Amino acid sequence: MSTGDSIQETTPGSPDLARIADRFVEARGRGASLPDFPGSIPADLVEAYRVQDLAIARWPDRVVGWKVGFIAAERRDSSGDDRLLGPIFSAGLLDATGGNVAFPVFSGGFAAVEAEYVLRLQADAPIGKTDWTTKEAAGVPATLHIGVEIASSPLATINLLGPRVVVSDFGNNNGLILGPEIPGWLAIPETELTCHTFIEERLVGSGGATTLPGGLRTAFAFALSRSAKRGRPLKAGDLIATGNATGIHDIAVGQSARISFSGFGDITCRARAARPVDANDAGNEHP
Ligand SMILES: C=C/C=C(\O)C(=O)O
Repeated sequence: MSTGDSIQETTPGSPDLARIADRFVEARGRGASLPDFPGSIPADLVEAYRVQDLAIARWPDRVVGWKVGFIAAERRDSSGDDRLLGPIFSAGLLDATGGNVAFPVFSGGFAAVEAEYVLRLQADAPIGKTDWTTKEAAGVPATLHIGVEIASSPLATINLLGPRVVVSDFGNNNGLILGPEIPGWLAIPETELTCHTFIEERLVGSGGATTLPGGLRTAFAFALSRSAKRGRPLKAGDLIATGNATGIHDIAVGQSARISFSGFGDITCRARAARPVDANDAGNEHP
């Protein structure tokens, strides 16, 4: 396995980008793993988002939201982005109601759960506005929910290889488990939004909304800005998973997780192996 530093990079406009998208989509469609990054790693995040856009166009489902992930300072490129986006598809949106939700992860690939605070837009973002401050984002009407990101990719080394690779494969996302709304969230200080993650009932991480650098609204501002710059302005109903609030917690097929949001409920879930997607069925991946 090569590392991100030693892999040859693509030149802008390289036809390799379409091939990378094809290989990830094909592996995801089979519920299979990939031994290596399928090609040369995109030269920057702009190219990586091109791969992601090509893959979204090939995937037989519609986008219902976006995961936001954090990019460590030493891994940023000339874009200066401190976060990244990955699509959440309709069939990957699972309802936490009833508990013990079975969620799909790629056996032999990467699999983790992340505690998430999830915004649901109540209005379209204005067309043409591509730069958002945290304060401006706070003015976009949205409800807040508890949730769990299913972080999974056919490529086991995705996070080690870095953000250009993460962006190339749907942001290392394979769905979102959506829990209940946090009523009146605008009046709740972010310091009071805390949570704990347990795998097999062992505590693996604690944190909350303030674990996210700049808090929930800074993650929201990034999602608004980057989506608009990509020509995908956010719309009413879109879900934004704002980023891991307790860490990125590896999980294996068959293991259970419980994410406890202090005062707002628990989400319990269990990892299962991803199954092949039926391209004729828009709902494709079913729990
Ligand atoms: C590379 C993925 C990172 C996240 O999912 C995160 O920071 O929440």
